[in-house]
Amino acid sequence: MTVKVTVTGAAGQIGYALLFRIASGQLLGADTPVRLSLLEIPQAVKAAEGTAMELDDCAFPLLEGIDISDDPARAFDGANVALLVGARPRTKGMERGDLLEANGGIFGPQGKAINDHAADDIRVLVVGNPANTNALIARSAAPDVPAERFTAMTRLDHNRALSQLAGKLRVPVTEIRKMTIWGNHSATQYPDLFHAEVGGKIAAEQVEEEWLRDTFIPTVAKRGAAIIEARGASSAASAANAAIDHVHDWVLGTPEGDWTSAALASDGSYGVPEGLISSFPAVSRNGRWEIVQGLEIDAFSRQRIDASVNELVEERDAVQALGLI
Ligand SMILES: NC(=O)C1=CN([C@@H]2O[C@H](COP(=O)(O)OP(=O)(O)OC[C@H]3O[C@@H](n4cnc5c(N)ncnc54)[C@H](O)[C@@H]3O)[C@@H](O)[C@H]2O)C=CC1
Ligand SMILES: O=C([O-])CC(=O)C(=O)O
Repeated sequence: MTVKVTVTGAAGQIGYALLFRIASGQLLGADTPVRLSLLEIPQAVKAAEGTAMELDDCAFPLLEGIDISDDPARAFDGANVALLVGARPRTKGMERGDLLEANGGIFGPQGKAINDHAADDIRVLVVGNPANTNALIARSAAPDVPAERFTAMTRLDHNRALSQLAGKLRVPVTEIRKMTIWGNHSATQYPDLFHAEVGGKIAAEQVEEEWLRDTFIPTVAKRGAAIIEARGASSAASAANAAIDHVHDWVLGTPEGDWTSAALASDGSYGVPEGLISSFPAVSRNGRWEIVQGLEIDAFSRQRIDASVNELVEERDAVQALGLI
């Protein structure tokens, strides 16, 4: 059956890196035809049309059609997968509250359109920043959609952590299992090496404590800023790659004996307040994310998880005060 995938911010840089991979079958597998629905703001519809022309020019066997719209109700109509990429970036002089409010104006109406028009099996991944809180806003505008269907992306952070650790230990990334990013997709996130395994042994025991604390954690947490500094633009192809990984694993399942990281609605696990969209170790079984249970959290990790979760609580309280949730 054809799967309808709606991508917002389709004319942006992540959109450009994402759409061709979806159309080629990398999101849902080589047996699943897709129909793309591109949502943009009116000024960027023409650019989205240009991207659609290029998609046509690839003659992808799995691509059944492309719709382009500036109307969320149309763009999400019958959507099975929604990748919410378009967001209001933070600009000079903008306070955090202004940013949350501007994004509330985007993710509230999109959540409502998903509620009213998407297919019953809709799965939502929020990429646009601040991703966790934007996902919270969209979810609260969609009371008829199960809360578990709204997720936010920390898979890029997860992949960054894999790569940094592999480089340090000079092992292929395939040697690493059970990496976890906890908390917010922000500089407070906590990449956890106390449960990660390399060659079957705990990663934290294979690296120096100083490296873990003073190099690994800040490098992963601040990698987005380092890319902006080097490239003059934020991560795009790697963000698109992570979005593909997240949805692919959600729909098709995570490999046995491993887990990944995804920002999911908390059920209270690990002391994260219920309902917050926070990153956890997660597996997907039968098309549903499950938070990995029963991990022991030591004082070092507890402090860092709490710091990131507290930031999420502050963001939630701020959008609540603005009447956005
Ligand atoms: N969660 C993560 O790991 C990452 C998140 N990001 C975030 O992803 C977002 C997109 O990044 P880029 O593609 O580089 O930005 P971009 O600025 O190149 O593209 C954003 C696009 O969204 C569109 N847009 C704005 N408001 C919209 C609306 N209401 N409806 C539909 N489209 C709308 C714009 O017209 C633009 O074409 C940013 O918020 C960025 O911070 C980026 C990298 C990683
Ligand atoms: O700050 C940004 O826009 C980019 C970002 O989220 C990341 O690269 O992790």
